[in-house]
Amino acid sequence: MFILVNLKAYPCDPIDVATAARDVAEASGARIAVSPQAADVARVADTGVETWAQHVSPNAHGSHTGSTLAEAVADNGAEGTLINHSENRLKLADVDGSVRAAERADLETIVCANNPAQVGAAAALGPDAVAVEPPELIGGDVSVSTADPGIVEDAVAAADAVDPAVDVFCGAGVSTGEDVAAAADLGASGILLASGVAKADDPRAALEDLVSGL
Ligand SMILES: O=C(CO)COP(=O)(O)O
Repeated sequence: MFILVNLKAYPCDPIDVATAARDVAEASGARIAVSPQAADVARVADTGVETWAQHVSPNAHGSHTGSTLAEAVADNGAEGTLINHSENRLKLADVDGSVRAAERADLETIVCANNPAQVGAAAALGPDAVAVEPPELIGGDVSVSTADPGIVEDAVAAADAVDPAVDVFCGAGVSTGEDVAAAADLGASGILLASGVAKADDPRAALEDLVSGL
């Protein structure tokens, strides 16, 4: 199971979380990555933790003020990028363009989706993985793997029907090792989570609990 911690725009210390994630990954052997604000990619990557961008724009180099260039985040240490999110909704053509931009920059890709139908559409674009995150459960206390296990199973089936090479992650409300284990049992290859770590009083303890389910 791959555990990707999306820091969103939460007011946590990205270096504190990155250092804890690096240490817990090393101690446990689990794959853990941190996805900070674009401005923090370089200093988070400097900690040695696997670092992902939260978004890359579809465009290449050129006259594109305000864009987040895939090549720029890669040059600053990102190994992958999220694309699309319930909180940053893109048009399908832009999701496609961002996946292509990430490929050009050798970034791994996870496209987020709200439901299994969107998972199927996203899988058709050929990312490395898709993640199903029901919007109503994001930021809540109940894990998607407990509150709506069927949506995870349906997402796995939807991606498999389109392209079996595309991994399926799930997220929303995940905060414990039990949640991670339940997601694995439903067929997920990884977890996306945010508040369970970024808003925790002790992010290191939260990460240690998450990997205890592996
Ligand atoms: O949106 C998410 C990750 O991208 C999930 O957020 P929470 O873990 O806070 O529910």
